[in-house]
Amino acid sequence: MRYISTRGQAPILSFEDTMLTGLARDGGLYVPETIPTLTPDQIAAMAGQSYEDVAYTVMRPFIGETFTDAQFRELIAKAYAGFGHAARAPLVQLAPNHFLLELFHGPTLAFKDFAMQLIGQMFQAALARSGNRVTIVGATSGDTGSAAIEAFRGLDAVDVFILYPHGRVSEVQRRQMTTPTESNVHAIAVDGDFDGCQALVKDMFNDFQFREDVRLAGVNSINWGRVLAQVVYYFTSAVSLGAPHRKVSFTVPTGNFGDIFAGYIAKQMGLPIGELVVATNTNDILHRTLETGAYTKDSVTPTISPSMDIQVSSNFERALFYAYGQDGAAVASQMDDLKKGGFKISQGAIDALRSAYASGRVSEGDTSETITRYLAEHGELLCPHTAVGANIGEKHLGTVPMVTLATAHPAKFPAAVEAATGIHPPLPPRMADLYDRPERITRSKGDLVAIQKIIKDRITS
Ligand SMILES: Cc1ncc(COP(=O)(O)O)c(C=O)c1O
Ligand SMILES: N[C@@H](CCOP(=O)(O)O)C(=O)O
Repeated sequence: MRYISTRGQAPILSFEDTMLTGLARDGGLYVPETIPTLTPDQIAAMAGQSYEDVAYTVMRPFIGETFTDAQFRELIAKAYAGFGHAARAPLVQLAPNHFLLELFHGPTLAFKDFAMQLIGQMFQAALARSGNRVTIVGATSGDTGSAAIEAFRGLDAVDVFILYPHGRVSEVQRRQMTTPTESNVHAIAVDGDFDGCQALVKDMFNDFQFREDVRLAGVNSINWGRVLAQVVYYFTSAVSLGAPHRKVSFTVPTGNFGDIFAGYIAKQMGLPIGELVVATNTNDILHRTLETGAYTKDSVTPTISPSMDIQVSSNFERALFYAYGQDGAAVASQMDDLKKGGFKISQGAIDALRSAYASGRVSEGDTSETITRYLAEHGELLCPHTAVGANIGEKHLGTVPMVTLATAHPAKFPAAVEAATGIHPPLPPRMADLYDRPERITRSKGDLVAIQKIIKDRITS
């Protein structure tokens, strides 16, 4: 399996190099040269299998020679052993045709753990084999950072630096990043918003000297391995609802477009998905783009679903690549226009996007009302991101079962949940002392050179 850049000008890489490289050298994102497919019989055989067995079948065709079959099975087993639910991603029925896919039973209580725990294992195995070390730099609006720090804390071959927008993540998210004591993990609070943090990370990848000097690697959904691991739960949930013999639709609370893009890949692999619905909060650039055909950057507004407070949605580039018939030059030109504020999508490409994705936007008031209503009507306490998804998901209910992705545990966002329900959702007992642990934070104004210096000064060479 070979990987190519969405901008068409970067070296073609193996899975291992793609995983360790992060951003392509032309600024694009890596995607597989061809998307492998599974037959209806292979999908039907997943019924009743463990999450780990399905994960192996779904991901094996993408990893090439990077790991032997036995090694890959072992890495998958280790990745999910610490999850707090035997099913890993259980489905809960809300209404006759509406289901919640609970993706928050991992160590940091958000869907990011599904990919990050596996990536942690894969990095460790690949680096142990080569004897190399890497420096991971990531941007987060709260959940990627905590999942990355959890997955890589204490590892010898890796230093991790996570940039988060100061004052714009929940207290639980911040403490998950700032309280680990291992000296190889560093949380940097940056003035500004998530888009600024993500731009800094991409700037570091585009600074080739710095990139070589620190052996830069990325674990944002820039990294194909992240997207790949998220494809798996589309299969486990759809199969338990009758796929491949019937279609299943998904509504996905969306920000950086990684999770919903994983659903698109599942569909290309042969999973019979009806609708893939993008659910946004008031930072609704993706919804507006699908409606108008123009991607016009706006400023980021803080909301009660902070992890989705994003306007420059990284993986939308991957969606564009497929919408433009894998034309890297067309994508590169649109990304150049984005630097000037936005771009207009061609008629053919917007038609392709609209046939792949539906969308909707939820106001702050409606997000809160959805949390209140789901507790009253369904006995379910939703995190605000999941509430955005559930609100849009119920508008797309029909004859095809709808699965709304529950992307985080309500206890990560206690203030919003308490305001909507009067209930303060407790953290699991293993995190009960989170508020008592000392924090370790580096503050930064968001100056690229200054952050690069912090990283160079702190890495283990
Ligand atoms: C809880 C939660 N829900 C939804 C999202 C949006 O996911 P994506 O960025 O893959 O679109 C995020 C951030 O990634 C998140 O942390
Ligand atoms: N919502 C994310 C933003 C980063 O997204 P990623 O999937 O590209 O890592 C977060 O919680 O940090």
